[in-house]
Amino acid sequence: MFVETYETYNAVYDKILKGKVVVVIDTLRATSVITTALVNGAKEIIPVVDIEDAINISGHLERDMILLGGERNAVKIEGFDLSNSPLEYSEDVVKGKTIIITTTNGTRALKKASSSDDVVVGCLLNVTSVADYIYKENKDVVIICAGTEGKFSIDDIITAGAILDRLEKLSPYESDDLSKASYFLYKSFQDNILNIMKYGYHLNRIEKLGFHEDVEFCTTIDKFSVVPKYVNGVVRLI
Ligand SMILES: O=C(O)[C@H](CS(=O)(=O)O)OP(=O)(O)O
Ligand SMILES: [Mg+2]
Repeated sequence: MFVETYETYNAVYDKILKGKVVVVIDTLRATSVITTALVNGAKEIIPVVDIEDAINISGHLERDMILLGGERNAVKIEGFDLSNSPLEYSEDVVKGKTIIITTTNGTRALKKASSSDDVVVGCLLNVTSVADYIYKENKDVVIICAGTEGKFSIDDIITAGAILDRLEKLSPYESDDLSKASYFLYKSFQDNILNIMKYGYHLNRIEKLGFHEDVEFCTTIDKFSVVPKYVNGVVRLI
């Protein structure tokens, strides 16, 4: 098994992904939102890149059965039902609903991954379940970090390292340098990952906007034991 990690989706192209397990990570906050919504009973999540696409898709579905979610500049989009805060995606809100979501980084990373037929959603909330899934699939792995505004983001790399820490306990694997760097960064801070994450641009941005509770939630390790899988443009639990 060989693991490659990409700091953003920009350097990823289709040929890299063919036949691999692809893990898309956007810890702050899109993949944490998607995972939480599905745990809380959402029927499915449709990630889209553009606001217009989200509105168009919603027009083809029964309005009562859908929610529009996401952000631009980290805040709720005008006319949408939900922002990009996982805390809004509670059971009473999302149960049985199809959620169409568009975010700045995470939904773009998912779209980029879609040339693989084996794409799962990772975040700190489900690192052990994702590692178990990778182990069982027993294929080469590509980890795509969403990054923030096209650049490396510590929150995503720490999550990649946490997944690789669990994977190492299940199976030997080879890896590229960014996978190794993410692993060692995670190992150095595993007792308190916020000791490194607090230096991250994106975490500080979210904190300054008043989303401290989101940060606390999204940095909880293994809160959930689920693997959301992205198939034919839709994310559901497996
Ligand atoms: O809301 C977020 O956490 C970010 C938005 S931004 O990069 O801070 O503008 O979106 P995401 O796609 O979840 O990284
Ligand atoms: Mg992000």
